Order: sequence, then structure tokens, then C-alpha cells
Amino acid sequence: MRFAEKLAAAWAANDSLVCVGLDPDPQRLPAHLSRDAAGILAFNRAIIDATHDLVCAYKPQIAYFAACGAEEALRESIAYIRCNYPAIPVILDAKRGDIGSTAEQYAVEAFDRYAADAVTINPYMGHDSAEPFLRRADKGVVVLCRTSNPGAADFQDLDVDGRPLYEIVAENVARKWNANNNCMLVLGATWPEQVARVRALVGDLPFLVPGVGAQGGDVEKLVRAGRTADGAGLVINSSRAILYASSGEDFAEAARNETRKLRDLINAYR
Ligand SMILES: O=c1ccn([C@@H]2O[C@H](COP(=O)(O)O)[C@@H](O)[C@H]2O)c(=O)[nH]1
Repeated sequence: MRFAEKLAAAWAANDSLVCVGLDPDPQRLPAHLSRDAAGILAFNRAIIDATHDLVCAYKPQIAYFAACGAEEALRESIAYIRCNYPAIPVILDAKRGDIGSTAEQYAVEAFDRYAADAVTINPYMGHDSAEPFLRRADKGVVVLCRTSNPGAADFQDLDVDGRPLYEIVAENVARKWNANNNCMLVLGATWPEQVARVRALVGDLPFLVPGVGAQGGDVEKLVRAGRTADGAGLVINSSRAILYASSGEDFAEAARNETRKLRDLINAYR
């Protein structure tokens, strides 16, 4: 099944637009787990088991694994999802972007080594840097557009012929890069006005939206700004607010409760 179909099926099956971000910080793992690759994998498995029926996607962020040499725990976490909950798409957050020959290797890393369904990329280097990902028609390519962080405006809002650069990125992705219908855009939940502007430009292109929870994005404003006519179109990520809802042995149960709360809040405004 192609990525877009898998995502649409997951939205519908779990009646959820929530993506749980797998950002396992060894320093924040519950005390009863080891602060190494084995502890990270046990943590992720428990979070996944506790939330799989409440989400439309998982988004592991590669930095949390690579920083402590736990790439194998990343591969095994994704394999765990694919084996036990194969209907839930996995978006590897790696924000890749390089010349074509190197991008080829990044595409192999994301889609073959880690077996992710989709990967985030940075569009700054242009179409040839994205092409090795775009060519994989069955896989999703999630392009940074207007990010959630405070410095997002520094470059993304630069004026290009009277329009902010992020709008040019959005239009290029929707009209040129999406020939295989496998693209998404990253829009920060912290900027609902910009989410609405991009939604008006790109039709039903799905958005990956980080920035609720720990970064304080307003869920009601975000959903009203970014939903599509059928009440979907959004993959709304929360990582820390869910993963670290409790630092005790009940961490998975607490993560489930936070995930359910977020799903229900989002669904109230769809
Ligand atoms: O614009 C962006 C793009 C990616 N991220 C990533 O999403 C999560 C957010 O984590 P929270 O704990 O829910 O704040 C994290 O992996 C970021 O690297 C983003 O925040 N903003």
C-alpha cells in the first residue's frame, strides 16, 4: 500500500490525527529502565503498545538514537511497529538534504535500513536533493515548510517577489514535487495563521504538524486552520508531553491517557 493510502486508512481506523513522537531522551527515561539502547527499546515498545489504537502515525526523531549510538534501537522500534501494528505509518524525522548522490544514501537509510514509511527532508538544496526520496513512489516525503521553532521566520519568511519563501516552498511541493502523490509539508502548530495560508494554497496535501504539547501550540486554532474539508489532512505530533507524562513505572499508562486526551481535543474541532 502506498503511503498516502496507509495514512488515510490509519486516520479512519483509529479516528485519530495524533502522531506520537518517539524522542527517547536517556536522561528522562523512568528510573526502572536502563539509560542505554536496551532501555530505549523497552521504553518505545511500552509507549507503542499503550497508544497504537489512538494514533495515526509514529514519528521517531533520529537524533535521539544516533546521539547515544542507539541506531539499532531505532531500527528495532520501527520493526516492532511494522510487525505488531502494521497499519500505523512510521515517519522518520531526519530532516535530510544534500547533493543527489548523498541523498540517494539517505533515502536507502530511511526506507531500506530503517524501513520507515516516510522521512522528513529539508528543501533548501532544491529539487535534485529531494528527487532520490520523491522517486520512491510508495514512500512519503515530508518537506519542511514553516517550522514550529521561534526562529522559523528568519529565512522561511524572507520576501520573494512579495511573498514569503515558505509559500513558494509549499506551492513547489504541491505542484511539482508531488507527481507521485507522496508529499507532505511540515507546518508548526505554533503558527496557525501560516498553517491557514498554506492550506489555502495546496488543497488537501497532508501536513505533519509538530508544536502542540511541550511547545504550547493551540490545538483548536491549529485544527480550524489546517483541517481539510473531510476533517483530516493533519498528522499532529506530540512527543515530550506524551512520553514523559509520568516518570514512574506507570509511564505507559500516563502516555496513553495524554494521547487519548489529545485525540479527543483534536476531534472536538475537526
Ligand atoms: O518544525 C518542526 C519540525 C520538527 N519538530 C520535531 O517534532 C518533535 C516535537 O517534539 P515536542 O516534544 O512535542 O515538542 C521533535 O522531534 C522535533 O525535532 C519540531 O518540533 N518542529
